[in-house]
Amino acid sequence: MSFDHTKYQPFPVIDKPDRRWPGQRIEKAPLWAAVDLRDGNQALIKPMSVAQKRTFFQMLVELGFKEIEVGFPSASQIDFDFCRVLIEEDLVPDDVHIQVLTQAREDLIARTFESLKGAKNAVVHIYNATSPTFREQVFNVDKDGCKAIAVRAAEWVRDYAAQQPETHWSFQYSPETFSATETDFAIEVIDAVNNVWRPDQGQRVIINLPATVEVSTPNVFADQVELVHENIQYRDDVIISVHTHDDRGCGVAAAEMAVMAGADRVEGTLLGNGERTGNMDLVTAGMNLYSQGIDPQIDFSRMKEIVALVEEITDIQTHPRHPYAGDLVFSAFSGSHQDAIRKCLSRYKEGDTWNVAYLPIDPADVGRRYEEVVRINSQSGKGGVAHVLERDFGIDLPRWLQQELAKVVQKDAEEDGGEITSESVHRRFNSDYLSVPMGWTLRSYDLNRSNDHVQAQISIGDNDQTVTLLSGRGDGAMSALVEALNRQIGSEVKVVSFDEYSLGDSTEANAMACVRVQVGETIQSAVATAADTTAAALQAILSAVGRVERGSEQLTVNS
Ligand SMILES: CC(=O)SCCNC(=O)CCNC(=O)[C@H](O)C(C)(C)COP(=O)(O)OP(=O)(O)OC[C@H]1O[C@@H](n2cnc3c(N)ncnc32)[C@H](O)[C@@H]1OP(=O)(O)O
Ligand SMILES: CC(C)C(=O)C(=O)O
Ligand SMILES: [Mg+2]
Repeated sequence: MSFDHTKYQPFPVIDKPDRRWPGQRIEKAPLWAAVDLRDGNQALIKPMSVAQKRTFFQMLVELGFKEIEVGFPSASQIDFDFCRVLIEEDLVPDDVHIQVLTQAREDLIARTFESLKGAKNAVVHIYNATSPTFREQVFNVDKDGCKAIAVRAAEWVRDYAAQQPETHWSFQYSPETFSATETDFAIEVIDAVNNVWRPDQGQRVIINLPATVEVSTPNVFADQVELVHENIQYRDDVIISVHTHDDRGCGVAAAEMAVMAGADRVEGTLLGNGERTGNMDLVTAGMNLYSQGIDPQIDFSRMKEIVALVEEITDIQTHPRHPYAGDLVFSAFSGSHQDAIRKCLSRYKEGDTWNVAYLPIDPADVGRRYEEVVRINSQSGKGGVAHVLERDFGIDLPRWLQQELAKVVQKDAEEDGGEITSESVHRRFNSDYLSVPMGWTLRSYDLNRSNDHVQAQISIGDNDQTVTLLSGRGDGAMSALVEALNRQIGSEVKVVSFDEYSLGDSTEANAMACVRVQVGETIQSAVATAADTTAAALQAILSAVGRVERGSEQLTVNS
């Protein structure tokens, strides 16, 4: 049997009863480093060209990133050439650091420095894996041997940098596979590297703690980071960075908890492209801060551009449910969600604190339209149907009619099996409620009011049909019409529900009336618009009764 969990072992928990990170709050954005052009790039089926890197770099700068890992120049000619383009064409703003990665080998370090000649601000990033798996099986070294690789590389970096004093250098060290390394040993190696670089003497140093492969729950990673934060030498002069991957699906959570545990800086990629399951997603991490009222320091209002460019260059589609960025993340199809969203949105005013059910952020902030929020299919209810009619056609319906129309729309959706557009909902509303049955158009009415009643003369019919004259008496125009209809069709007509609305800016129709009538045993609703409320009410009654008479779709009394 190959599906055998017994060949795996659990990651040990960290014994740290004095852990402080669970009580911490993130109150400002960490320093961000975008590693799309290196870690993202090395995971692509087709790595980026110089031109693609340039376009991507430009966007990262425009979005506000101040540290951008641009490649592994000692490993690839494209990455080397890209560094030269950035420097020789002066494409790096003064406040932006370009960062490059290299293995802890002298030939590669030398080539790395060559690629950076003339840079204003650069981060040279060296790494060697420190976990037992790597020590024992990949490098075949003991702990001292592993530490020596890091220390020797730190010396080379220090010495090569000294030969290029025109650049403002930052040095970065990653104990690769940090999260799978005994934390006390990782601290020992970090201290040894820092003893070479001497951050206390002014050298800018970044200690980057990677979850190269995510091996445990994010709380364990946070414990590990807190241990480093509390125990390394020169802590006040060192920037602690984290670099998480998403093997267990918790790359963002691990980075967030690491910041709570003391990390100052977070590395990741836009939308999470990167080795295997990807790097920590900068979009999600940044927008998580934004949704808590914290300025992420990155302009994610350009979300559509970000998605389009990342998709084009990586040739990887964004999942429609991707947090904050996917096509469907601001859409609600289900009835109860739509109802709650509609109610909250109708109360929300510009300038209010955002407090809308089911929407963690205002979709408009990332360039999305409210039109996408409520979408109709067979899971939708009256709230959703009412919402699209109001939103797209300015039609406000009474609750009883919303319920009735929603049932009809749901039936359509079930038959169709997919999404029903707001235009289809509107068409259904027009055909089932607003359209006037043949022969039942109100042509004129004359109301004679005396003290206690109204006498109505009403003519109905279509242009090419005989006009019928109705004559009735009642308390008002509607009851006079009802009385006339009772006699005309020989069944008892009753108005069961009635609502009228004024229609603000329409030139022809100023009023809308919604009625539900009972004709004998049959219930029928109709809607009419007209220049005045009386005409709208009379037409709505005529349309409803006319539908019954013409035998169109009806609801029975008991439905
Ligand atoms: C977690 C990460 O993302 S790490 C970054 C990974 N990215 C990349 O590897 C992309 C670019 N890499 C490359 O193009 C190549 O690996 C190069 C050019 C860097 C090196 O190529 P090669 O010299 O052919 O070696 P190769 O890639 O096979 O590396 C294995 C050798 O490097 C050693 N090595 C691996 N990592 C390191 C390191 N960080 N520091 C020092 N030595 C290392 C290995 O022990 C092995 O040595 P051995 O040949 O004596 O057994
Ligand atoms: C080189 C390091 C930072 C890396 O990408 C990783 O460990 O995942
Ligand atoms: Mg990585």
